[in-house]
Parts: sequence; structure tokens; C-alpha cells
Amino acid sequence: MQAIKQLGGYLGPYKFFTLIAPLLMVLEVTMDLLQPTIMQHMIDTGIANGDNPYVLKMFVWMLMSAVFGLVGGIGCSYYSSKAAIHFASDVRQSLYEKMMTYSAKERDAFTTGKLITILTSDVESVQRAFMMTLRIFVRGPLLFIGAVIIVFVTARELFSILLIIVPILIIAMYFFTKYSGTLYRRVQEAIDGVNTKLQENLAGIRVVKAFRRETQQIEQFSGLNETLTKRFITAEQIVGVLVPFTMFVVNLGIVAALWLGAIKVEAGTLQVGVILAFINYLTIILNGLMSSSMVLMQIARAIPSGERIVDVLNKEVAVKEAENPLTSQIQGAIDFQNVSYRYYESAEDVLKNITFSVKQGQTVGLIGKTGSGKSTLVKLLPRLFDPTSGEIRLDGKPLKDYAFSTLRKHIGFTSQKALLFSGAIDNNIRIGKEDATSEELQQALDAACATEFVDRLDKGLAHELSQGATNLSGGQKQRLALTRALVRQPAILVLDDTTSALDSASEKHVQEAISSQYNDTTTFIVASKIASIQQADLILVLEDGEIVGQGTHQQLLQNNKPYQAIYASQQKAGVQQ
Ligand SMILES: Nc1ncnc2c1ncn2[C@@H]1O[C@H](COP(=O)(O)OP(=O)(O)OP(=O)(O)O)[C@@H](O)[C@H]1O
Repeated sequence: MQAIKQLGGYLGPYKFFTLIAPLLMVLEVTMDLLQPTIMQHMIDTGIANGDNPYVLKMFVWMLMSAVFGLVGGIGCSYYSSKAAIHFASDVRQSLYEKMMTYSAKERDAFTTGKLITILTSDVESVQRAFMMTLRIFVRGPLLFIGAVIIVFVTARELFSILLIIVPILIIAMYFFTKYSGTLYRRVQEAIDGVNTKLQENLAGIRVVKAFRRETQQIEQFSGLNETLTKRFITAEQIVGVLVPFTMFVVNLGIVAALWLGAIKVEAGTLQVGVILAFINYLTIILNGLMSSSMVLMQIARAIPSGERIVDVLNKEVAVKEAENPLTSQIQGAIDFQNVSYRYYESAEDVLKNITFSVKQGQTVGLIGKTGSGKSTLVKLLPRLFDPTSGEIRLDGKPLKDYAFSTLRKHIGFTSQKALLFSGAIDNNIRIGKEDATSEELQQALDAACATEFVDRLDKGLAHELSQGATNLSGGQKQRLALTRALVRQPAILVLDDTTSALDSASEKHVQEAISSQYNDTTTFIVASKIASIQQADLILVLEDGEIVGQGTHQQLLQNNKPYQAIYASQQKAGVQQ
């Protein structure tokens, strides 16, 4: 109910369509209901008495009511489609915008596959329910009530048949409708499973192929597909019994009407036209009940979908913007004060009491074993998530107080996996700064050692990247990701293992370019090689989420055991220094 109420809010702009569609349907239903009565008069008064002008008059009436009915029907379909499609489009847009505010935490809680199902199939289910409600929900009950009243008034001799048939039909429809909600909820969950698997496999298709895991993946997919198929079949089969069953009950009613009617006609208490009209009205009653139950079934199916949609829309986002956020210029001095972080409440801290300070324009190097928390630490800077405890200060003020737009505008971030979008290279770089001049672009390309390979491409910056930039090498992708970060002339630059994909000459060039051309930028370099961070003003050595050493290369070499151990192991392994 809460879901219906909340989604109902999206109808606001389409109130007119939502009102006019059922009104036009009332017109169509009224015309449909008139037809059998006109026909009855045509037979019993016109044809029975050989009154041709009366027959013609009734014929014109029938034709006119058919035309009005047609206008009502077409109008209702037109406005109901318009309302439902726009409504669904707005819901989809809101969902997408909400999903964009999610951090990895919220996204993981739903799973990507489920989010895709909600954005597509669940929205579609609610759209269909809404459209059917506008088209049929008025029609069904109106046809039913109208036909019952007319039979009561014009064919009371046969009304007793309705008293038996209608309750049977109503009870059957009630149970089918109720059950279908549960069945389709299970179908929707099975679709989540299929989508999650599909999304995971398409994203990782290269790994699947490289490890020759196609057969196993296909088997796993078949399992999920089979579950979906079974649930769909069960739902469709059970719901599919409804139509033949109700037809059977109505046919029994027709047989009873013919039998009872024949006796009464013979006794001279009933006219033939009344029997024909009754049979027509019986079909209309069935039609009314069936269409009502179809809508109810669709609504029952859409309610779980609506709840899933509302869950996404109402999900409390962990990282929120301050009420009156700061939009002042950012210099780039950073203070971590006893910062701890854990990914899940039940999990352990992956960062523990991290404390350090860095001035504007300085370079911080982070080194430590895999899983020691380096990436997690730098992800706190653009507030991809917030510390569980402790505080981060930027230029002396809490990081949380800054507007997202200000913060992200001044932070250039490159992650371990260079993520580029399909489209021209130029567009990808301009994500960093839309209005970048060609000089700024060139400066960033040069600093990131990307000029040479971009120039070699036929179309240069206009070169089109495929989805996931699969038509570039790993090093080329990293260079473009770095260009994108540099082009915004960031106050804070984060290179999360970015230079590892570069050869050592390029890495040296990038570091020199950053320190000479971007010397006001505070730079965080996550690295696995000491050589990548040797020149840093401050090196943080991390172990199991704790800082076990901080200082310059020389200081750490002299007095920090963990750093000495890393240095020694890299010397021994011949890692290029
Ligand atoms: N999204 C996540 N959800 C849950 N745990 C996570 C998540 N990301 C990282 N972790 C955990 O947090 C810890 C620190 O991971 P992090 O990626 O920060 O390490 P790292 O030092 O950058 O490692 P590497 O050098 O291998 O990139 C690890 O134990 C990891 O399993």
C-alpha cells in the first residue's frame, strides 16, 4: 500500500490523462451495454410484428452506439497509454538518478542484476498494471454491474441463473488473483538471478574465455534459466486455468438459460428475444469479471514490483551531502585524524586509527602488502564512502562539509582499473573538464604520456572507444584515465596503482610532469614498487589497515623495519628502482 501511495505521486503531471481515460471508457461501456437491449427490442417488437421502420430505427441506434463506443475505446487507449508510458519513464528516471547516488555499499546490497531487473522489468510490470487499470478497471466492474442490473430489470425470469453462476465466478477469480501475486514475485526473483549472472559473465567474458570456463558458466546459467522457466510455467499454467474454467461455468449458464427459457417460452411467459439478450448479457458479465480479474492479477503482480522499486528509491544512502555545503575553493591540505573504516557493520576495520597530515602541493606515497587498505584509504578522499570513526579535514574544515560538486570537481581520481566509456577519446577526457581548452587537453595528454599513442590513431582524439575501451591496451587505458584526471587541474590527485601499467621511463616522465606542471596539486600515489613513491614528501607504510611507518624514503630506510623489509625484498627480486 505504501508503495502504491508513493508511486502514485508520479501521476501528478498526468492527472488529466488519468481522469479522461476512464471517462472515455464509461462511454464505451455504456454503448456496449445498450447493444443487447436494442437488439432485444428489434427482435421482440420490430421483427416479431413485421414492423420494418422500427427495425430500421433500431439498426441506426445500434450503429450509432457502436460508433460512440469506438470513439470511447480509442480515446481511452490513447490517453491511458500516454499516462502509463510517461509515468513509467519518470519512475525509471528517478530510479536511475537514485542509483547514481549509491556508493558501492548500496549497490552491493542490491546486486547489479537486481537493480537492472528493477529498472526494466519491474517498472514495465507497474506500467502495464497502471495502463490496464485505466483501460479495464472501470470497464470490468461497470460492465458487470450494468449487465446484472439490466438482466434484473428486463429478464427477471432468468435472474436466478445469475445468482448461482456469479458467486462461483467471483470466488474462482479471487483465489486466482491472490495466488498469482505470490507466483509472480517468485518469477521476478528468478529474473534477478538470470540478470545478475548475465551481467557478471558479459563483464568478465575475457576471463571466462581465457580460463575456458564457458561450459561451467553455461551450466550455471542453464540452472538459473531452468528455475525461471519452471516458475514462469507454474505461474502461467495456474493463471491459464482461469479462462477455460470461467468459460465452462458460463457455458453451463447458457445451457441453463436455454433450458429454462424454452420451458417459459412454451408456457408463453417469456419472449425469445429476452433469452438471446440474457445470453449476451451473460457473456458481458463474464467479460466484465474476467477483465476485472486480469487487472487485479496484473496489480497483484505489480505490487511486489512496486515494493522493489520503492525499496531502491527509499534506500538510505550512507554518504550524504551537508545541509549547507561549502563551495569554497579547495587548496588541498589534508588531515586524517584517527580514521577507521569498515565495509560492513559486522566486518572488521580495514583501516585502523589512521592519522597523518599533508600540506597543499605535497606528494604522499602509500605502500604495503596487498589488502593492507591503501585503496580504501584513498577512496575516502572523494567520499566514495565516509570513515566509520575519526575525521578527515580538508583545508582545516571537515571533508563532510564540502558540496559533492566542489569536492569532485577538485579531485582527480584514477582507480586501479581504468574505466573508460564508449565514445570518442575526446569525450572521455572531457569528463574531467567539459570546457577544457585544447591547450589544457594537450598539457594533460603530454603529462600522462598519452600524446604519442593518440597521435598515431587515425582519428586522434576523435578515435571511437568500444564499450569498456576493449580496443585499447591496458597501458593506453591508464594513460587516458590519467589524462582525464589531470585535465581538471585538480587540487588533489589520486593515482591508485595507476602508473603500474606504464613502463618505467613513462612512469618517471609522468611523475616529473606532475611535480613540475601540477606543483600545487596534492598527490596521493598508491604503489607496489618503492621506486614509484621514492620522491614523495610523505610515505605511509600500511599493514593490516594500520600505519606502521611514515616519513620520507630516507627516514624510513633508516628507522622503519617494515619499509626496510619491503625495500630489501624488492632489491632482492630486482624490482626496477
Ligand atoms: N567493496 C569491499 N567490500 C568489502 N571488503 C572490501 C571491499 N573492498 C576492499 N575490501 C577489503 O578491505 C581490505 C583492504 O582492501 P584495499 O583494496 O583497500 O587494499 P589494498 O591495500 O589497496 O590492496 P591491493 O594492493 O591489493 O590493491 C581488504 O581486506 C579487502 O578484502
